[in-house]
Formats: sequence, structure tokens, C-alpha cells
Amino acid sequence: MKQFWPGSLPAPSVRTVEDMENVFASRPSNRDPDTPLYYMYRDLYQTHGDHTWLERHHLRYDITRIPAGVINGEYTKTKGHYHPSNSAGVPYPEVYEVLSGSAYYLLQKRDHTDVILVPAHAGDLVLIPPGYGHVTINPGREELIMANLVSTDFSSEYGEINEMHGAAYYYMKKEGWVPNPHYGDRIPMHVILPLPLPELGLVPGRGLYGMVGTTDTLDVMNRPEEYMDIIGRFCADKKRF
Ligand SMILES: O=P(O)(O)OC[C@H]1O[C@H](O)[C@H](O)[C@@H](O)[C@@H]1O
Repeated sequence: MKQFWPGSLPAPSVRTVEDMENVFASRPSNRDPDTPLYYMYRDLYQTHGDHTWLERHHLRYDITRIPAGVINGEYTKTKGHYHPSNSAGVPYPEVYEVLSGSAYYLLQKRDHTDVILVPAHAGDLVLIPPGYGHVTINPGREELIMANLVSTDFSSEYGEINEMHGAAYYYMKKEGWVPNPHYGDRIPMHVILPLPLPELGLVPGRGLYGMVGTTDTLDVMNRPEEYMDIIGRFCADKKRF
């Protein structure tokens, strides 16, 4: 972690097998419920000036570590959640950066009409568009380390993902992508590659933390309604899986 975060890190929040048991394709019966699955280092800043800037812009920078692993045949992943809407009625977006390893970002529209897979590698930036629930899968053999910038003005919503036993697809070691039967008919899956979105300041090779304290348009995180044409361009670039 030292190469991604200078100095000390706060104690992480940990998701365990018990926290995740209802979102896997099958309940991980052979694992100690206290087994840690991933680690979230939240609300990070390097200087007091950065902290003030982040607070003033209602933003949070986090790092998450997802060790490689397979639980009951399924690759390790985050629990998954949706974001609520802001005062303009538009759900909050989020942006991720893969720091190390590789990731599958599985995004799904709240009305279950669309599923988008974004495969990403170290250096890639991935926008979670407003209205898409999201799960991050570690499909590799290496630990996945990723960062995110997100608004501090909301709490993630887990209810629907819990009720549906996870996202619309499970990524299994043997079978590959398996539709979650709780969603009924198979929802079409599309692929989008991580796209540079220079209008939002999202340019590959430039770290997310590098945007802290600058005048770049991280404004999208709290006022997505002002950037829907740019976000629409990202979503329109999808190819049938
Ligand atoms: O909330 P989960 O579904 O467990 O997903 C985990 C991720 O969620 C959000 O994006 C947080 O900002 C991250 O810090 C965290 O790593």
C-alpha cells in the first residue's frame, strides 16, 4: 500500500463473509463468518489543506483493497449498492481508479433494463453513471487496490441488492457469467471500456488524488444534472457482450 498512500492509513472498515453471505451465488457454508473479504480505508487526505478542500467540496477519497479469492466458486467482489438522488432528483455518480490489479465493474440500471461491464486495469478511471447500482469484482490472481472519489452528501443503499441476493450476474470461476435467477428474465449485458472524459477531468495516467485541491470539474459528483450530456456519451459507447 505504501506506493499508493504515503504515511499512515486509518484502521479500515472490513466486510466479512457474514456481511456478504446473501449476495453470493450460494451461501459460503464452509467459511468462518468472520473471515475478512475486503478492506475500506475511508476519508483519506494527505494534508490539512486537502482535507479542507475535500470537506468544502463535499467529497471523500477512499482506498479499497480486495484480495484475490474464490468463495464457493465465485470471484471475490464488493457487496454492491445504489446511490440515492440529490436535491435535483438525479442520483449521485462516483468515480473509481484502479491502482493495482484488475477489476470488473458491474453496473446495473435500477429498473433492471441494462447491465454494463467495465473491465479495468491499473491506471484506468471508471465513472459510475447516475442511477446505476455497482459491484466491483476481483477477477484476477492479484490483490485489487482501487481508489474512489464520491460525494459525502449521501449514504449508500443496500436494500435492493440484499433482497435480490446480489447483482444481476455472478462471475464464477468455472461457468463465467451466470445470471442471478432472482432478476427473472436475463438482462442484456453490454461492455464499455474505461473512456477518458477530459471534460470531467478524467484522463488516464492522472491519478484521482491529483484532482484534489484543483479547479477540475469534480463538481459532477454533487451536481450530475449539469453534466448529463457528457455522462450520456460514456453510456452510449456500449457494445453488446
Ligand atoms: O459499499 P460496498 O458495496 O461494500 O462497496 C465498497 C465501496 O463502496 C463505496 O464506493 C465506498 O466509497 C468505497 O469506499 C467502498 O470500497
